[in-house]
Amino acid sequence: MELLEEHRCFEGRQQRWRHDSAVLDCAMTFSIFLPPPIDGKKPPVLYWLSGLTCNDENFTTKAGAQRVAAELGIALVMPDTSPRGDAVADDAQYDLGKGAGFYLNATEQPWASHYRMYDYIRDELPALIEAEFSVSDRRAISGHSMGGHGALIMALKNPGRFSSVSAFAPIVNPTQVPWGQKAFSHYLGEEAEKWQAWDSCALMLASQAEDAIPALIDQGDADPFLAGQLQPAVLAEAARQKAWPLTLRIQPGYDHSYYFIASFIEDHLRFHAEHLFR
Ligand SMILES: N[C@@H](CCC(=O)N[C@@H](CS)C(=O)NCC(=O)O)C(=O)O
Repeated sequence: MELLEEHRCFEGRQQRWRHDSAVLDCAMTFSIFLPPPIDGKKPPVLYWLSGLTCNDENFTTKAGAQRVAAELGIALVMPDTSPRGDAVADDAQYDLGKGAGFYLNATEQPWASHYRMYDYIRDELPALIEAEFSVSDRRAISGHSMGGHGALIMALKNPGRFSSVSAFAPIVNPTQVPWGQKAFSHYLGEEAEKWQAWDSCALMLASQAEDAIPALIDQGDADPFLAGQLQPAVLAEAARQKAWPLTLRIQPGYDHSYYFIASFIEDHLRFHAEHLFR
């Protein structure tokens, strides 16, 4: 691993690292915020998954999460959103290829050789974080838009792995909306039945009551993608049917940007802290 950047931040450390990912078969960069130690205890980790066009720096530099993470004693890990490098397949449009990995394992070429973000986020990255940094194995997960979809499927597909999950403006039903349908048809093929394993609404409806974990979703009602791409109420209804403890908050006047995330990230950190430190 190579340390690319380090900054003191709210008495903790904000770092940026490059490492070779065996799962993705390319070099990857992630950011991490390490809070100042509280009572000598190893901090739990909140994984943050970003949206389309992002890398590890969008949340790190725009969300303003470090002050409250330092106060609560939560480490933040910000991975990239896709494999990277000249050898990795790409597309000219922003919603496919680099910056648009959709947190799944692609089965179709030319994507299948590198696009395995699900395995990277689920296995390789936490193993690396827990081996290389002084953190505990208590984990929570959150994300925005495509990353909200990523956080929700990670939680739904891996009972017991995360103590809580949250999302900002998540793509909850990718099999039914243009962003998801485009990505899934390229990465997974045209057989729509195979897409269900990567759709949080389908996963929620198939979930077991004993696997439920606390979930919080914030959605701005001035988000231009709300009606066409996001529709969080569909997941809220599935959660109601399965008695999942999911809170959906509609925030008046807020859009899809990091200004929206910055406005509510403190609530999400305090929500995760309640369950991480239980
Ligand atoms: N129309 C936008 C769609 C992409 C977009 O809104 N990306 C969101 C996530 S879905 C984002 O976080 N962008 C980066 C940023 O705001 O820092 C574009 O073409 O860039």
